Amino acid sequence: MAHLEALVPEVTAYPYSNGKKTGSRVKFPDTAAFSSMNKPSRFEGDIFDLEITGEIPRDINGTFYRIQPDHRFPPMFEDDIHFNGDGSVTAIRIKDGHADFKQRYVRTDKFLKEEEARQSLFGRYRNPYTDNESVRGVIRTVSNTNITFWRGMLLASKEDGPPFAMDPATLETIGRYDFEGQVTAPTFTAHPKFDPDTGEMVCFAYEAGTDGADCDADVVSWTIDADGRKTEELWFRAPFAGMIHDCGISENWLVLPLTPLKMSLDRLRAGGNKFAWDPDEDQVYGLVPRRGGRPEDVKWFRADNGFHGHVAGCYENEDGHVVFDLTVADGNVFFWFPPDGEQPDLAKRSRLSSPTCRWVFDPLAKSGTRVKASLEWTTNGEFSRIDDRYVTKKYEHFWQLKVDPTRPYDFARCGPPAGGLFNCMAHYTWDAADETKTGTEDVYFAGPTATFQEPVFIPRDGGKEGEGYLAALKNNLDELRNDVVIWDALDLAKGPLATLHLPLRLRLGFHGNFVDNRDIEAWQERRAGELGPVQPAKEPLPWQKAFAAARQQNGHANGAANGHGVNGSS
Ligand SMILES: C=Cc1ccc(O)c(OC)c1
Ligand SMILES: [Fe+2]
Repeated sequence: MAHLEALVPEVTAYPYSNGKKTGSRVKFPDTAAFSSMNKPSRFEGDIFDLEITGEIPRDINGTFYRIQPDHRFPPMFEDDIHFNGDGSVTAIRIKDGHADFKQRYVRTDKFLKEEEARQSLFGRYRNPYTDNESVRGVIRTVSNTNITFWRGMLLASKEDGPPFAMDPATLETIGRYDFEGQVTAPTFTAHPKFDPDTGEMVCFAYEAGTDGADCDADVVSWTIDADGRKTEELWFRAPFAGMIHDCGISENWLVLPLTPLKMSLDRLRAGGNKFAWDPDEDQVYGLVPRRGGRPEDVKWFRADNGFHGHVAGCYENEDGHVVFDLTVADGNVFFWFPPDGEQPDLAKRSRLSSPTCRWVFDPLAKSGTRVKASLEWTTNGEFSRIDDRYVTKKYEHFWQLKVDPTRPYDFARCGPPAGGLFNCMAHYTWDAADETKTGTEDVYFAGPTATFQEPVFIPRDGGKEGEGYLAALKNNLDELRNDVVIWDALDLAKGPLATLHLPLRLRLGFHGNFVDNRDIEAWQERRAGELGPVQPAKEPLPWQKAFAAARQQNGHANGAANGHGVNGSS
């Protein structure tokens, strides 16, 4: 007897034709972006009391939050990228040696529209010109890059749109957050920084001028004080319209690394990539005054081409110069955004090296001054983290995922390591007495069938810098299953103190943060009392209002000033 599938060919047909999704059938592309550790997971749920090997230290009482992209529906385009997946948040709540797991999607405006339609309506990464006509004017961010704790709520964020607030206990989405109407730019960084002395949030947005898709160079920085009031807002122009992903703060400065991944409105309108790598452009560092700055006070320091990774520490030294440490790769890490006219080159990307570079900026120097890294820790890694109590301060310790190709890797069992061969967790120091010297390396190898994701630092009460624990997801590539590993942060080589076993596979995620349960509980009380519940945004963003008004005027006919014409799809 013939199989049902043979009788109904559309059930077996590959769901993409000419690279575009056909029909609403839920079937994902057969591409590397949706394979191995990055097969769609789409899991939401809870696991009470995880299985544990070893022992979770009893003084850990808090929640490890992290976020991953995880396409809710098959993408509109077969060649879609991991970075375009819907944000999905994991919470690992740890107390009294036990751990519970919770996983929920961020209910963004995009998520809700697509859920209603039971299919994807939004097209390529940060390209509204590829969206379905029915969702023009809808905020299209997937909020998939970072999950931070702010005034009793979680903020899920991606740099192409506003943040979404979530409840830290239930992971329910509260709604889009605009800081009670104080922050209404179309975009917002995924890397806000928190000043441990003042309690301020220092944050910024790029491509911030109009609708968040104009490919222009407008940048804005803000400070929100510990009581939630916006105290600083400074608008200025970057030297070119490139990516500004992470940042650093010292006591008086915000440092913005501007990466030569360039936006182009023409390319976007033609349905192409948001970014293209420019191998002939400088890497640039913006020095922005944290208090009372004017646009003309912002200074840009230039260095030879390079690709910025994430920031370790940032502080002012005795000379009042700003020390800024981050990984910088010697080529295009985002190989899926090649230079105009070139094809993605994964082999080239695999040969890049990525040391941790120390830059020292003199705030009195002229804008445009050329600089070189003053020191390099010859690490080869990414996703640096520090003891967050040392944000703005001189620090000694950082942790980072390390790529060590000299270690054994079981290719037969694991295939290519999705996301990169981050097969070691590493702990580095800078020389405590001499800012121009590196210190020590302490490494833990995951074994030949595993890689790690970004770590978080868990401070010990009253401890000195670095005293506490480090936690990270481990990707078991042979089993396609994740664990959570906890180490003594100052002795990784000793091996895990505890391994928490998840019975399932998550996806490769980006950033996470550890939040003390005492903070969560204290804010829950304030939110139930004097402060009242978190207020989601009450009004559309200014660009959405302008879009709606223009559409009204044009009798719904075509795209308008701040809106988007439709080029690809309907
Ligand atoms: C890791 C950097 C990075 C930069 C831009 C993104 O949209 C992103 O999404 C997950 C990640
Ligand atoms: Fe990041």
